[in-house]
Amino acid sequence: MTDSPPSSLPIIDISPWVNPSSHTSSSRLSTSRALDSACRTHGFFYLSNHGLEHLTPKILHLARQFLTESSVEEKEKLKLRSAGKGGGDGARGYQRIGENVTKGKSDYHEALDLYRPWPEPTEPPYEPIQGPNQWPSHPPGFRETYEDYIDKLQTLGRTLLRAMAIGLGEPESTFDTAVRDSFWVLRCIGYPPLTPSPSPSHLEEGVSCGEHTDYGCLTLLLTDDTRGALQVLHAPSGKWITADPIPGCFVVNIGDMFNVWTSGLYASTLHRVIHRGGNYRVSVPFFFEPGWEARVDVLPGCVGRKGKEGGVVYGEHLLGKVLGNFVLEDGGALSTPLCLTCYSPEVGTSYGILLSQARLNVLQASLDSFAIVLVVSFRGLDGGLGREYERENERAIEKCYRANSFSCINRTGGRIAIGLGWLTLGLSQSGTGYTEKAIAKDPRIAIAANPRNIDVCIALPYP
Ligand SMILES: O=C(O)CCC(=O)C(=O)O
Ligand SMILES: [Fe+2]
Repeated sequence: MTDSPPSSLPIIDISPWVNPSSHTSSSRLSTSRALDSACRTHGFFYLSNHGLEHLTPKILHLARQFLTESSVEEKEKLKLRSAGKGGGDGARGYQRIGENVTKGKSDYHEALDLYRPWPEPTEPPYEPIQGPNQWPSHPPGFRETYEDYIDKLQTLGRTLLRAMAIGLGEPESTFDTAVRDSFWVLRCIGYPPLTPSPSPSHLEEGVSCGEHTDYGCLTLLLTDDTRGALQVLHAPSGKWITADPIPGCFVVNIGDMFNVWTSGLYASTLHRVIHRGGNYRVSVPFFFEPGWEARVDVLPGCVGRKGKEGGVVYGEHLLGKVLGNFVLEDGGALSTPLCLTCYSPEVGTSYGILLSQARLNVLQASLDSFAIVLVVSFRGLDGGLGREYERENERAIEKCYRANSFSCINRTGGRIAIGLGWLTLGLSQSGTGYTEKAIAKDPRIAIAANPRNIDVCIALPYP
């Protein structure tokens, strides 16, 4: 294999799988092999002849109409709000430019996020992600057209996964159960050009969408014809490849769940958007994901590989990611759902911890792929004691940050435990054992658990 980046990503014709009756089984096998090769080397490919070409121009047009023709008031009615606040669920709805955050930095785009409807009826105040979708009333027909498109995308996603299962040497139905009730996400994204205003440094520093991997299974990305915006990292050379749109094709990439299924054989690839052109770019990614309750574990054929991912329950994985995605005017999706109560053996009492958003940004910016959310309120405490801890933590983190003494003692995917010198701070999904390992390493750690199945531990500095 060469280390120089390819000039473009492979184009894969999926028609043998979409229309099996007019193709041979050997053409289906070649498609599966091409998918396998693309997923091993790039994690990205173009998908052609998928059968939805007649719908995509309308989908893009409606997204553009919503984003560019709706008044500020109309968009505000659909606003994404923190879970538990004003009918919000911390995930669904419209986000203004800058409210979406990747690794602690604001993205220069606006978006409307839709999710699979929550399977049971829910009432406000909503748990995270469990509220209703915020469908726009303008343009007319938006909802019906999108619902039909989403249905068809799910069928295509299932077909593509069957083809990929064969490429992996697994039975065709391998992924069927995991995605039967796919907890899909669809975003309508609008990217104004990155321009030198409002601050002169923006041209150098701004990103339309910061580098990230996608969380789930498969992303089927539809974009307008803007070129030079979407970039995909070619890991061996460290160079970014531009993934320009090809008419009639989806850009497809694999998400983090494939890291788990294949134990790292199919790695989700970093990508980003930097749109410096003069136009307003529109994209509509569809994230075809496992079901909320689906357990994702390494496939039989990949057991024994030296991958680093343990199994996950998809809904928990998603929750951990989504809650860190927004900085909202109302206090942020960060603060409300993860209302942690921590316990300190030294103090012998429960206390809450608050890190300011600014401090989180510092933390996040200093650790690549720090998919974190730690944070919180002073539950059950009057301002006095709570504020004392807040100050204590801020001082501790500031000190560690200045001393540049972050050192990971354990990290995988979005789970992390970090040694900060004399302050130790960890976040992990419970049941993974990372917290326990962190504790074994540092007996000063106090453990906290919260109802969202995420635990956080913070060690107070010795007096
Ligand atoms: O707009 C694009 O081209 C890509 C957006 C993206 O990567 C995402 O929303 O995950
Ligand atoms: Fe993405």
